[in-house]
Amino acid sequence: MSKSFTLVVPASSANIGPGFDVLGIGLDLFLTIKASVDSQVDTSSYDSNCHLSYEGDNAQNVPLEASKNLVTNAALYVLRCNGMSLFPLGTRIHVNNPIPLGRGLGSSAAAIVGGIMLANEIGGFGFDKLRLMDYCLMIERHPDNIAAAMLGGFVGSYLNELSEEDQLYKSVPLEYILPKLSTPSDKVLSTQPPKEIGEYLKYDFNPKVKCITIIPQFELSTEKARAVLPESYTKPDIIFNLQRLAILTLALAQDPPNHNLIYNSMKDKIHQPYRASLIPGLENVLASVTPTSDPGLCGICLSGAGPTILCLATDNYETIASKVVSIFKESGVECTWKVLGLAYDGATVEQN
Ligand SMILES: Nc1ncnc2c1ncn2[C@@H]1O[C@H](COP(=O)(O)OP(=O)(O)O)[C@@H](O)[C@H]1O
Ligand SMILES: N[C@@H](CCOP(=O)(O)O)C(=O)O
Repeated sequence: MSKSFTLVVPASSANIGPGFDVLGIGLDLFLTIKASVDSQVDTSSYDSNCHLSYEGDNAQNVPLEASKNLVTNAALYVLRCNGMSLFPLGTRIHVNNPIPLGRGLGSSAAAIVGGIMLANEIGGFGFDKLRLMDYCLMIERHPDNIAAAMLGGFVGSYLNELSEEDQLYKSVPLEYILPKLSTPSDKVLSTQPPKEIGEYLKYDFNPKVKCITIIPQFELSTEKARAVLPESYTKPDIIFNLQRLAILTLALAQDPPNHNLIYNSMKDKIHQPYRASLIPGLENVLASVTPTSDPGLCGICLSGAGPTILCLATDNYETIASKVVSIFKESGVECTWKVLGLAYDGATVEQN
């Protein structure tokens, strides 16, 4: 038996200012996974029967053992939930990843979505994208960039209130979801994830608005950037974000775009102020780049958990990016930048 296919999964920018853990945009920068299974090829000497290779960002530090790599480990989780403890003999996987790791551009979401889809194809399970989202959300437990990577475009999400029994499975620690091979198999592994963990809706997005991503040359793990957030918020701060969120989702679809409206509705009091302590220059960047000082700018925010800055703009991309780069430089932070459009289709699979 032999088959081969290619998965393509977009990067993403989550939050978009006030939509913490809610909004995400799929970006046209793609993780590609080429997979083949050929039972004539002996891969039994490789971890979990899987010959894994990787090219792209941070290649020297990405593990090539299938049970330690995020893409293949996510795939193993789905295989194990569905009665396959390892990859089939003859599995070869090549990952090409231009999405910078740990920068707030959804590299982990793309890796998880890619891994979950990889298992769906290898196992021939036939799960649709909505069911695959349940598997993804057992691993990365905020839906914003998982939804953008899987579904594409500009997406809003919420998590359903689960039944008490399902809540138990949803709160299983990640080490049981993604176990090392040596971990004895556990009841959880033979248990499917709860159904319909979240709901997702794609919004219109004016294609004249482009995404300038200014990417600092240091990594900030999402885990660390979540750890600085408070457990509770004041009523005025919550209302501040909710009011802007309601306007922003429609403002980004309007034609012509209203730059000032988008700019003001992309302000946030829930995550950015707390993360400034981890990102030198962030406060200055957010305060200094406006539609008045920088014509063409529609809005500016932290991309995901940072440190990347997302500027939405209709014009003057290079001028805007250069200004952000130079403000970061004053704080000793070097950056690169890219102008990206939306990835409307989300994750795709093509049989070769
Ligand atoms: N293609 C990939 N292959 C293996 N591991 C990956 C891949 N993409 C992301 N990761 C893992 O996810 C981590 C980054 O996740 P995270 O801290 O959530 O940042 P972000 O998702 O914003 O890039 C990386 O350090 C790496 O461990
Ligand atoms: N809502 C999350 C989004 C994290 O995105 P990432 O691209 O940084 O992984 C958060 O802000 O923590």
